[in-house]
Amino acid sequence: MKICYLPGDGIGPEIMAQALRVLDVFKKEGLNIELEEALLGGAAVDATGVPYPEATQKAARAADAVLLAAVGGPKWDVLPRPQRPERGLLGIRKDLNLFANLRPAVLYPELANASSLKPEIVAGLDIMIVRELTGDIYFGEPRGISEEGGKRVGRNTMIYNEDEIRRIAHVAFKAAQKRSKKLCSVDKMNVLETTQLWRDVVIEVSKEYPDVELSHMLVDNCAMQLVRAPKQFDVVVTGNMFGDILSDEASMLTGSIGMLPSASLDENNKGMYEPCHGSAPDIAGKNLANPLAMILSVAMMMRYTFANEAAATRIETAVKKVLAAGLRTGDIYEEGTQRVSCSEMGDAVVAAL
Ligand SMILES: NC(=O)C1=CN([C@@H]2O[C@H](COP(=O)(O)OP(=O)(O)OC[C@H]3O[C@@H](n4cnc5c(N)ncnc54)[C@H](O)[C@@H]3O)[C@@H](O)[C@H]2O)C=CC1
Ligand SMILES: CC(C)CC(=O)C(=O)O
Ligand SMILES: [Mg+2]
Repeated sequence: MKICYLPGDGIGPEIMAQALRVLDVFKKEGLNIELEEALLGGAAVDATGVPYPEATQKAARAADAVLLAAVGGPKWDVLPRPQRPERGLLGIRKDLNLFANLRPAVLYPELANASSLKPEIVAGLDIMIVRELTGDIYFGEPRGISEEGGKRVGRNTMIYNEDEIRRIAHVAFKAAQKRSKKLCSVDKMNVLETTQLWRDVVIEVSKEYPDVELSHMLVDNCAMQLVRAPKQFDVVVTGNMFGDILSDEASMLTGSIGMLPSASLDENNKGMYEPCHGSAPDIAGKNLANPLAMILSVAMMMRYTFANEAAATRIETAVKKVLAAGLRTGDIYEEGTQRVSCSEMGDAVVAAL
């Protein structure tokens, strides 16, 4: 298992350290794990002047899988756009063709009271958000801020071609086939042409999956339904920006954004694995971050890239055990549980493994 890992910025190095300890358990047991560290984001800008340096490109391309913690922070927000950490993240996603982003929002029963919703509304919650990751308004050209008619104009381009929509639709239909056979496609076809095409192509692809029940929902309604009755959803497929926003929203149904892992896959299940959250500058350097989304991303890596279901399940079971034992980082803390630091949570997961 050739793994390139990218600690990144903010809480990134703190949570990555816990993920590496989890990998070390498997390494000591004899799994052939080869690790290479590389720079991405602000850390890369500071060291090399660019957010996705050539050395990282080489390491990431050569690896079977990439583990990423998070990038970004206010320190770099003043830089010209091409030098910003987030451009490094978009760059590596595009470079590795990681068009399929799987974001599972699963409520661990122990966290029912930590959820933003009432326990009876979220009990048993298990949603898979399939987010297109290399297109849409985050990548579309032209983009930029320019001077037009004596005024500053900010511009981005929302664009999808049918091939991009078709391939993510196939990923979503296949995911639905393995789950409850229900797929909800989320768009804004009432006002956006890109998403009219999205809906048309998803309907075309649906003909190849007669066993999957396809429904459609406008994104504003979906944002509302997620907090009204989230269990109506099983697999949700949507574009890059809507998926970004809806997955952060869904994370709070599971207790915290610190609980949501993700897999970003290419056509061959080469993947980058990262928590859904960012670099959390407000708690960085304090050993307060929840490392479970990062650790659960390692489980997804075992499952999707290495087809090692046993290792994936073992990591998820270890996480369940520490939650059942009452350990909580600050973001999921409630009275009657034991508040622990990021590294103590890592200790507990390693012990449970
Ligand atoms: N994949 C990535 O690398 C991402 C990077 N970012 C970048 O991260 C920076 C901060 O962005 P924000 O909007 O503040 O989003 P954020 O996700 O970093 O933080 C939002 C809130 O959630 C909390 N939080 C996040 N992860 C947590 C964890 N593991 N444990 C406990 N609490 C956690 C933070 O403390 C903060 O209050 C920005 O520069 C942004 O561009 C944002 C999202 C994704
Ligand atoms: C640079 C952003 C698109 C990162 C982000 O918020 C995400 O992928 O969830
Ligand atoms: Mg996001």
